[in-house]
Amino acid sequence: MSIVTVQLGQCGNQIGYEVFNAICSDFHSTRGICSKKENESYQEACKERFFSEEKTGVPVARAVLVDMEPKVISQTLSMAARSGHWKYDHQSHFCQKQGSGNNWANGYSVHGPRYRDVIMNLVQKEAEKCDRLSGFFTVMSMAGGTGSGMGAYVTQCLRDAFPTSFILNQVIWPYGTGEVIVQNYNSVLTLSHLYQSSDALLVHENDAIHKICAQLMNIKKISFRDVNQVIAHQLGSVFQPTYSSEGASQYSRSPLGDLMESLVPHPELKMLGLRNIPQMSENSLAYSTFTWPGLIKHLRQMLIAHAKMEEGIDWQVRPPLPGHPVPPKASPNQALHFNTSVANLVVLRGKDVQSVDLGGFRDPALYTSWLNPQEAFHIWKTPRAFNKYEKSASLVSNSQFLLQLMDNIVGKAWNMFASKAYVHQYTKFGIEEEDFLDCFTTLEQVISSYASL
Ligand SMILES: Nc1nc2c(ncn2[C@@H]2O[C@H](COP(=O)(O)OP(=O)(O)OP(=O)(O)O)[C@@H](O)[C@H]2O)c(=O)[nH]1
Repeated sequence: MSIVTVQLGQCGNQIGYEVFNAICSDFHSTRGICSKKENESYQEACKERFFSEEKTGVPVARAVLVDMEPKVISQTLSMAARSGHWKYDHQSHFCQKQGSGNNWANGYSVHGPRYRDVIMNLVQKEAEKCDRLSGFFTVMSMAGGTGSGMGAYVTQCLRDAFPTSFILNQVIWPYGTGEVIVQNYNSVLTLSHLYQSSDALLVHENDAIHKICAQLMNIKKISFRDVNQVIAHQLGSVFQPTYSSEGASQYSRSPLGDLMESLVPHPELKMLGLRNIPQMSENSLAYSTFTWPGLIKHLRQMLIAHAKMEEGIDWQVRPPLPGHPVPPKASPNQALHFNTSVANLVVLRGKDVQSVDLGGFRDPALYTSWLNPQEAFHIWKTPRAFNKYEKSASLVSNSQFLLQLMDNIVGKAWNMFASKAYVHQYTKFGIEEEDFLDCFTTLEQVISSYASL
């Protein structure tokens, strides 16, 4: 089954490009370390998922590119074409002359409805190219105008036009030290709107990825390109083909469906985070060896101690012991100690995946009490290595990981709203104070659901 990617705004287009690039470079990777037959069925599944075939033989990304200004889209199209390995369909993009000026309301209430038909036509055409459509993967920032405002609007349109397809939104959490004064408003509006129409939100924080670039990749002057490559690597490590059940003889046909089934047991809880291990520069990789028990031990501790990377993990954090009093429920504004999960999915790739012991992730103490741990934990695997990593593991988790950040952003936005700062810029484009209040209520509810796990 295929996935149609919808890239929105500067951020969404720049990341979308890196995702296809990472997938394509993994496709051609010669370090697959598996049988020829295995490699061929992996490549076959990858192609069906992300690319359609052109007469020339160059794979064409199953994607629609949307922005309100032309610069990033034209750069993105030409970078892909220059790669020689894959390209975008040059009919499958839409842009105008001027962006949304970081105004969410402008993207959502003006540009969205105005260009709805033309954008949805492009999406429809892309969907029709798929023999079987698994769903949509939208990529956008949370804090801008076009990507986030229009992205929220387009997601609603996707939900209306394709009621039975899955929608996964990849959203980029802005840097904490604000780039734009209204980023907290935009973020609150984006999250609360997506919560109504998306099946799940997969969140990457710019601050966390920036740290990975500095500390694990040893990059000195970090650009968006570096950050985006790490995000793309993480996404590829989950969405490239895998066997999604024990003894399966075929690569999973419905990646988005399987993901939702594994990780979203309740519509109120659909915030997903992603961690991976190992992650390092190519130079260091050449001198490193890894064991599965070591990788899995780190990944589990990253989960429970709420660490975004393998460096600096707090090893003191432990799950509550059975029979001991349950620690007080996390308060969203308290430093989070033990990170309780709703559901986890571990994706293993490479050498000896069959022998990996993941018993530590089945521990009922990791999960909220109303879920059966057997149903809360899933494993996807393939003996095909990912990119240059002989062994690698990724973890997608639905847990309390965003609780504090969400509470923070909602609190800051609320303080600004209470003094009516900048609200007129939104009402000017049809987002009223009532709409803000509804969004605050939606997110307070989400925060409270995660806090009470
Ligand atoms: N990781 C990452 N974040 C980005 C990138 N470009 C922008 N951002 C983040 O996205 C937010 C701004 O959104 P943009 O995508 O630039 O804006 P836009 O959606 O095009 O909206 P307008 O400029 O208002 O039309 C900020 O939080 C930036 O940190 C990128 O290439 N990678």
